[in-house]
Parts: sequence; structure tokens; C-alpha cells
Amino acid sequence: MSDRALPTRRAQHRPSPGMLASLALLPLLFVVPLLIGDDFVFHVFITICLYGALATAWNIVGGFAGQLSLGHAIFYGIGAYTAGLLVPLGISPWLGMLGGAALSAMVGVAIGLPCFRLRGPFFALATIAFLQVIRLLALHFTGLTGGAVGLMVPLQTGWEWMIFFERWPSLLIAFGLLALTLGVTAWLRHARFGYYLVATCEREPAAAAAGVDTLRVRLQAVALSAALTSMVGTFHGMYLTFIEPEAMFSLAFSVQIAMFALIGGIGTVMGPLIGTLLVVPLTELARGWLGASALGLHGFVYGTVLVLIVLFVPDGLVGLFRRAPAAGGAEERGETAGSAAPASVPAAPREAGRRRIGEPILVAEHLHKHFGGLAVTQDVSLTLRQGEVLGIIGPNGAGKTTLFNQLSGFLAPASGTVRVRVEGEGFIRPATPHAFARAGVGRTFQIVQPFAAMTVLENIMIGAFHNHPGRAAAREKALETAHAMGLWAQQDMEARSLTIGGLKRLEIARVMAMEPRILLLDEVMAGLNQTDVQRAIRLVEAIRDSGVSVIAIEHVMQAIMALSDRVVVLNSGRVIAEGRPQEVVRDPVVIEAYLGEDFVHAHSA
Ligand SMILES: Nc1ncnc2c1ncn2[C@@H]1O[C@H](COP(=O)(O)OP(=O)(O)OP(=O)(O)O)[C@@H](O)[C@H]1O
Repeated sequence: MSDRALPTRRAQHRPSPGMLASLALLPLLFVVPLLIGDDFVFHVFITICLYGALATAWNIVGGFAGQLSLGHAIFYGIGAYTAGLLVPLGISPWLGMLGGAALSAMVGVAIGLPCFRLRGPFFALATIAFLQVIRLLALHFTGLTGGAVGLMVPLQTGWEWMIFFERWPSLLIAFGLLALTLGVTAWLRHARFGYYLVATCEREPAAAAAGVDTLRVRLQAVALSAALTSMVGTFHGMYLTFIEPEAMFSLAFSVQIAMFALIGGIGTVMGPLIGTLLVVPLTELARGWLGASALGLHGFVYGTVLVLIVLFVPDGLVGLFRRAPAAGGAEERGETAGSAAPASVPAAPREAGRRRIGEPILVAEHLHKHFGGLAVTQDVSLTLRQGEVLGIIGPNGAGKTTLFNQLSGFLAPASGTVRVRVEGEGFIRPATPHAFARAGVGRTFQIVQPFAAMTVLENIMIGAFHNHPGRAAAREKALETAHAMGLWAQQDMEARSLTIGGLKRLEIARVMAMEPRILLLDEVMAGLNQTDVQRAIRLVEAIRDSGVSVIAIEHVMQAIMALSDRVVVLNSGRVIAEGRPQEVVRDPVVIEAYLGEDFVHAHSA
């Protein structure tokens, strides 16, 4: 995402060469036809603007939200029909445009609600199914839509009716719609909403853990995209002065819009327009030269270009202009410069060494969870107190992660409750991951979940947005957290290039940027070398000393012994022991179920 949807720290004041070139060339879309003054040229440029706007609007769902919609013609058709049906009633298409946009946004949400549960090809197929249903309904209700015969838009000319004798006003409107969609996408790319969309697209659980209401974000995206698509549909209907279900709700048209974006580069602001700029003139010029003998040629042109793009520039045409990634080796620089050591966790409210364990802050009671016939959590109760570190240990498959999932809203217990104390509200019972995040519960994942295509800083910003909705404030908070977590030197690196130790720290940094009161750590020491384990222990100590209460699942007993105030031992989904670490490791039940005699001998030697 650093090079695609969001800028890196260095890049943010310096747009990419592709972006600059596209912006400089943008006014030419309006000026060139005016200078040439030829009807065909006007038509080609109006078509470019319209398809560019449609592909840009599609990109909000297809690119930023990562949901391959092949049903976007639904919104285009709604826009055209809403205005087309209102004009005979004496209502201006400008009002029809707004009405169509509102209706499309609602239809988008109604379709999105069931479809967003589906992934990959199933989502795409579901959008096609909805498109076909709406097309058939439009063909059936002939009284409303004109059926297969279609509707002629009454030929009233002038700005009020959006129909003109001259070509330039149509070009102006098409250009305006293109500028509007580009403007909305450019805003989105830099706003919290855009970060949330990309995070949701890349790793939904990690986004949810960072407090993102992932379904809501997707629905907002589809509503926005549908409204913009519908506005273009309204104008195109008026421009063609004829609307019919087969053309307005066409699958081929939906695929075409998606293809322009794919060719140019999805998840980028200018990519969809660049794709359109390449393909539409090629097609229109070929049609102009070859005339009727070139019927269906556009399909051949699209197919050829798409195959070439997939083979040679899989990221789309904007990939050609992309700047080289930030200089490699920053991780090593960070390591050797010693800046990777956890500096401090900011704003420690009380002195280390004088910790006082306070009132209960998270209480789980009688949790039960089954997966089919397997009872994974059996009557588990535990209490975390303010300022405490509670260790959870147990053999593989004991149910530790399943318990964590219930303590953070990722799994609903079959029975039992999880309550969290919130300042001024007393104990509440959150139900979803983002509700837990709002209540101040942050968590990491056993298998690290970085947003791989974002920079380290952008990853941390996803957490920082939780309490700092503005981009500048979130960035400030993320920088502060990166420094505290020893990730300062790596802040501009793409997360995917971090070492395992760096990824584990990033996982904690993203949660800490949310400023949680309760931190759930799922095996953050696993796979680390001895030096990194020591660093991680110091980091968790610093977090604890800053006033955050911690529950840590861990197999690294050195860390459990150093950090835990109390330890809960799980085996086969049940709590088999609980107490101070020194007592628990001597418990024969724990030795038999988990630690083994070797551990006892090693520590008594
Ligand atoms: N979604 C699921 N569906 C079916 N079974 C599951 C699911 N998630 C976990 N399990 C099973 O539940 C049991 C407990 O898994 P869990 O991951 O909670 O254990 P754990 O104590 O965290 O193990 P480890 O220390 O290896 O991470 C395992 O037998 C696992 O295979």
C-alpha cells in the first residue's frame, strides 16, 4: 500500500512521477477537443471522461476495498433510469442525478450486506447474480422501464435538461464527473477511511482488532462507489437520450469498467483513468477507421491489452511509474544503531518498581466453547486486575488462543460472559472485536498479521486512528509509538520486509498505538532468539509500567516467570491450576500436564 494506496513518510510531500504526469495531463482531456473542434474527437473524449469516472468509482470497492464487483452496472442503470423517468414529469435530471445517487447508495448497502459475507470468486458471482436479477426485473416491468424496447428521453435542450446541441457542455459535465470521482478517491486515499478500507481488505481480523468496524467500512465504500457510478449513469443516459435494460444493466459493461481499472492499476487514484486513457482511444479509433467491419473489435482490444498487462505489468500501468521502494537495509541499520531497543513506552503514569495491583478490569466467567464435538473451553473463569500481568500457559491445543478469541470478541462463547470495566460506565459486555477495542482491549495474533503492503508507520497508524481520527494526529501518535517500540529506523520500510523480531514488535506497536488499557499478547516471544526475547521482556515490562494490564499467552517460560504476577494453566480447555508463577511451576498437576520433569530438573539444578 505504501506505493499503491497510501504514501510513505517520504513520499507524502512528493507525489509519484506518474501521479504528477497524470495531474498535469488531466486538463488536456477538456482542452484538446475544444482546440480541435471535431465531433468525433469530442465523442472520444467524453467517452474517456465517462469511463474514467466509472472505473475510478468502481475502484473504491474493487481496488481499495478489494471486492471484485461485477455488478456495478446496477448503479449505472439506476442513475440513468431515475433521471429518465423523472424528466417526463418535468423534473430536471440534476435532481434525478441526486435521487438516483441516493437510491443507488441504498441498493448498494442492501446488496452489500449479504454479499460482503462472501469472499473472492463467490462475491463476484453474487454481484453478477444481483445484476442479472435486476436486469430481468427491468425487462419484465415494461410499464416502468419500456422493457426490451427501452425509453426515449424527451428532447428538451439546455442546462436544465442536461441535453445540448453543442458538444462542449456535455464534455464539461463529463469532465466534471471525472474530476469529482478523482477528487473523492484522492481524499479517500489520505483519510482514515481509506486506511481502514485497505487494512480491511488486506487482513480483516487485524483490522477488526485495531478497532475497525470492517462491515461498516465496506458498506460505506459501496455506498460511495454506487452513488458516484449512478451520477455518471444519469449523465450518460441524458447524453445518449435513450435507455434500455440490456444496455443499462449489462454484465459486459460491468466487466469493462473493472477491466479499465485493472489495466491501469487498482487501489491507486490515477490507475483507472490511465487504463481508460489507453484502451478507449484505441477502441474508438479502430472503430472509426474500420467502420462496420470492426463490430466487436473492442472486445478483442480489451482482451489483448489485458493479457499484455497481466503478463508484463501485473500491478497495472501505474506500476511503470512507481518509485523504487525505500532504501533496503534499514532494518539492519536500526539493529546496529541500537535504535531498535525499546526506548520507553510513553507517558508512564507511575513509577516502575512501585506497582500496585488494583481492582478487576476484565472478568471472564464460566466460558464454554465447542467446535463440533470438541469442547475447547470448559467452564473457564479468570480475572485480570488493573496493572497486573496474567500469564496463560498450557500444552499445544489446550485452548489458549480460543480463550483469547473469546476475550476479544472474535469468538462468541457458547455460554458464559466476558465483562470489561470502562471508566464512568462500570462493567460492560462487548460482543464484537471493535466493541472490545472501544472498551480498551487490544490484542496481538499468534501468527503475526502485518498489513504487508503498507509501511511500518502506516501499520501503526491503523491502530493510532482509533483515538486520533485525523491523519496528522494519527501519524504523530504512530511516530511516537514507533520510537517507543524500537521501530523508528524501520518506519518507512514495507512491513513485509521486517525480520520476525521486527514483525512481532510491529504487532505490539499497532496495538499500543490504540492506547489500550488491556493488552492481550498471544505468543509474542515465539520464534525469537535469546536477544529478542530479552528485548521483548523489557518491552512488556515497560508497557506494564505504563499502566496497561496484560494477559500473555506464552510458551517461553523464562518470559512467563519474569513478567507474570499470576499464572493460569489450561489443559484440554480447563483451568487446572492458578497462582503465583513460582507456586504454579511446582504444582505436580502442571508438571505432569505441561512442564515435564525436565523443566523441574533444569530449574532445581
Ligand atoms: N475454528 C476451529 N474449528 C475447529 N477446531 C478448532 C478451531 N480453532 C481451534 N480448534 C481446535 O481447538 C483446540 C484448541 O486450539 P487453540 O488454538 O485454542 O489451542 P492453543 O492452546 O492456543 O494451542 P497452541 O499453543 O498450539 O497455540 C485445538 O485442538 C484446535 O485444533
